[in-house]
Amino acid sequence: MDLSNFDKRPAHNDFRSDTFTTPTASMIKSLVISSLGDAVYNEDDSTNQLEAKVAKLAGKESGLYCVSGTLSNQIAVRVNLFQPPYSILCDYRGHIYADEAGGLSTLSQAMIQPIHPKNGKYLTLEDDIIPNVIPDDGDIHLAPTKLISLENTLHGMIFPIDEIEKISKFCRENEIRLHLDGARLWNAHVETGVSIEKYCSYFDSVSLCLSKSLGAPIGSVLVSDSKFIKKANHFKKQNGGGIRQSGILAVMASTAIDENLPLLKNSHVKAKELGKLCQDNNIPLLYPVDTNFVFVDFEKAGISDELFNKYGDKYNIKVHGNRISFHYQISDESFENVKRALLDTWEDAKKNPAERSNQPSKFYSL
Ligand SMILES: Cc1ncc(COP(=O)(O)O)c(C=O)c1O
Ligand SMILES: C[C@@H](O)[C@H](N)C(=O)O
Repeated sequence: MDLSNFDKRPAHNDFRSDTFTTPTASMIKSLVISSLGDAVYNEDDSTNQLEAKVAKLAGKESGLYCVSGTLSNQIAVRVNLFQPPYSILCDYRGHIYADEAGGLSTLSQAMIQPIHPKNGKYLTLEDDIIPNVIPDDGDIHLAPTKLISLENTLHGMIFPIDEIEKISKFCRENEIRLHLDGARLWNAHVETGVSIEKYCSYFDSVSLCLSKSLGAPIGSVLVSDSKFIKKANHFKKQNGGGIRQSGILAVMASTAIDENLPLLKNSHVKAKELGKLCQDNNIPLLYPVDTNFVFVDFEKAGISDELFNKYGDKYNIKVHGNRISFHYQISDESFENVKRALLDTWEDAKKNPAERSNQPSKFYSL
């Protein structure tokens, strides 16, 4: 059977997101060893093996395969919480708040405290959490903070582990649960050398995406203790997330972990090189380039989405908004083209700056 189609890399020029990575020929070949049990009955060996593999990597008792990071985040939040009224404290840019369609209010019936970190990069205990946490002191006007959710990486930025440690200690001392949206924790791990297990040790629950930088076609694994995962599976089923023969997806995800984790570093090297090019040409950036994302400050640069898209078309690359995403399937040719597109955009914007918009650049649209 000719599988060369699966190595054509349709995402070779796609800088919109690392979610555009496509399955490789070896992932497709892995299908032949997939089990075909009904995972709702917990009878699919390949799914169980993936869940155990990721749980082991995370140093947690159990894992739960979910069809998306959104589902794994939302059911994790719900399982961490018990009796409303309660609040969830998170970064205002956090995916669970900004990009999961209000699920925190519907599934978890929670008040949200979307915090703007004072340092502009990540939440700190002293500056952002202690001043904003709502105490559970019996005041019937309040919805006490019962969950803090962090994201690592967030917009490609690595959350410093010493700060995670402080926040985790505070949470444990104040009966507040701690969740990590670890959609790109793999990227933080590859960049810092800190193990997935060490990162996860500070959290009650962690959602690990397989479909972003790692390149699996579908899915995430939620990890925690066994009692938590048992309840999470209940909420997964309640929300239509029960999957039948998920083994075919699980084997591809397992192959992605084995084959692609070592490739993440190269996407960081490219992203950092583009970040350096921006600095050398005075193109303003919104955030430091720690891993695989370059966020250009379109507002300060006078760049419009339309202008960048125009040069993206000229150089045959796919871009959207001010986030330039790198992943292991980006080709060297496309890397050269994104540099040309950004430099041409910048030269154009300097001559004809876009009118200031009060709308932040959206780095995706459906
Ligand atoms: C940080 C982060 N968390 C969670 C998700 C949700 O993952 P999914 O798109 O699979 O629902 C995404 C986006 O894909 C993300 O970027
Ligand atoms: C847009 C968002 O949902 C997706 N996680 C991304 O980073 O591309």
